Amino acid sequence: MTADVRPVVVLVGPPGAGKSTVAALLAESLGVEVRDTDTDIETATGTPIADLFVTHGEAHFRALEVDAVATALGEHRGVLALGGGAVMRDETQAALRGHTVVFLDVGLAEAASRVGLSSARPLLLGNVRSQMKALLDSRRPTYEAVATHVISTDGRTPTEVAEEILTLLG
Ligand SMILES: Nc1ncnc2c1ncn2[C@@H]1O[C@H](COP(=O)(O)OP(=O)(O)O)[C@@H](O)[C@H]1O
Ligand SMILES: O=C(O)C1=C[C@@H](OP(=O)(O)O)[C@@H](O)[C@H](O)C1
Ligand SMILES: [Mg+2]
Repeated sequence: MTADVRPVVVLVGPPGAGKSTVAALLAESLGVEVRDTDTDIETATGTPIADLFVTHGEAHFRALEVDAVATALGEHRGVLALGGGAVMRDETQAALRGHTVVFLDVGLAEAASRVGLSSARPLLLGNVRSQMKALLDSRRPTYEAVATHVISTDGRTPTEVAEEILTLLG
């Protein structure tokens, strides 16, 4: 019989929701490994995500991402953070079925102020606030559809968010 390998929990949500930060805190509390598909892609390609977008374009990044998510879902037993756009691929929506998926929700004002003017997120270059609004509006239904739980992160520290996830995991 093969062992059931799956993440304890998968974190989804928009850029600035705190997926990467909260995943690390949560993994530490649970005593499990943390994994982030953005880091997996950067390690595999040896290239920062912003550079991948510039050099090869978004479609190339999304193709790497769909594979990175499938691989991580199949072999990681700890906490898994996805990149904010990963859930928009049908294959990833299907792959997430049956997993414990937490949507870290965040309002426009806090999301924009958290990611600020960082150049690490190529989709938000230009007017961060208007790009973020368009992204939140278009993706929210998908985040809600794939999630088994939704947690609002507005006005909460990453530690408080991690504690709430610990509680819901039981
Ligand atoms: N709950 C929070 N409150 C305030 N700042 C936060 C919170 N969660 C994350 N941050 C900050 O927001 C930025 C983006 O966090 P990150 O974990 O990279 O988000 P994501 O992976 O969802 O894009 C980081 O600077 C992080 O320190
Ligand atoms: O929302 C997106 O499409 C993206 C979010 C980023 O990850 P975070 O959500 O962890 O910032 C990263 O995958 C890439 O810049 C694209
Ligand atoms: Mg992240």
